[in-house]
Amino acid sequence: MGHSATAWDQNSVLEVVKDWNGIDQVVLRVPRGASAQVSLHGGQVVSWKNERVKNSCSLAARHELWSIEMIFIDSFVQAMFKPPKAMRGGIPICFPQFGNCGSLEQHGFARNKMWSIDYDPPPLRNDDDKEKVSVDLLLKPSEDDLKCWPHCYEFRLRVSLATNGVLTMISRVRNINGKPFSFSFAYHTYLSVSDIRQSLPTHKRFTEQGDAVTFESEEMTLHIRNLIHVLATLVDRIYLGSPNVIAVLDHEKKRTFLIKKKGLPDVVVWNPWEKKSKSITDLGDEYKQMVCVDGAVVERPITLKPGEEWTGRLDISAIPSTHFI
Ligand SMILES: O=P(O)(O)OC[C@H]1O[C@H](O)[C@H](O)[C@@H](O)[C@@H]1O
Repeated sequence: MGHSATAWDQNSVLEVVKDWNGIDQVVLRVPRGASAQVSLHGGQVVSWKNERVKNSCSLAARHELWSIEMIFIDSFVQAMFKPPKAMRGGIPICFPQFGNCGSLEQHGFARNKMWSIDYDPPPLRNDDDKEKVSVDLLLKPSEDDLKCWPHCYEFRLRVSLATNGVLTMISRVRNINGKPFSFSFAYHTYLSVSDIRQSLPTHKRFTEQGDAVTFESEEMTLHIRNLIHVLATLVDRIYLGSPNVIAVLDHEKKRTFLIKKKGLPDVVVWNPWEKKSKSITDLGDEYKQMVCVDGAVVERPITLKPGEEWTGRLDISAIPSTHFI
């Protein structure tokens, strides 16, 4: 089958369940308690529950902590979800177009399509051997799809959950066309964070280079407490050619998201903020507790010649932090 759980892991569970619309979702679980859920609608990760606090004394308490959702998705969002439109939240895949800079629908069509489980995926070079459970999904164009984007491709998505709770997404796009094609891409990652508006009244000024976004040599750091200033002024930013490690520091929740990306030069940071009431109708008040930090290819689309393949990888970990500088 198009999924694997390594022999070390007798308690790992990989099962397929139906969502409220009758669409299959693959549930990945590892023994220490982390889990992830991937919908065949859009190949979208719709849940990632991670171990948050170590060495908790009671088993019940541990279970509760492990049940904490790391990505943003709430009951209002779920209730509003009606295919073929993608669910707002989780990690939608934007392909073959990011945003509206092209002739296709916003963010391309991949997030609105039904994917299938890839039962026999070709081997993946450079996938590490860490203990994990994973599922492989596949998207290919239908006859109808070829009318709006006339390019034959195979899009393979592997979603893996490691025992330590790290969520990995590896996308492989192959050109099986007779001519080259180009595309842009994003893992539109909705992170669950503490209320981004909390400190607004007391902070009126924002100097980006001072504290909101810090670029170090190999790492880009977003402080959620300060990110509010970015959001209050510009809700939609693309950082071109950004570092491959992004740390999102949430001071209130004492949690750091560490996002590592490969093959994804750009980063998009987004929250609907004040636009919400005007244009975003499928999102409840919880939009205050989310921020999208996407690993993306925006500025320079990928061009694949016939037979070529592109790989874009994202690893996300959620690390409890007791101390922030
Ligand atoms: O509403 P959606 O199509 O899901 O897009 C949500 C947002 O995605 C990205 O962050 C874009 O940069 C935004 O401009 C867009 O508003």
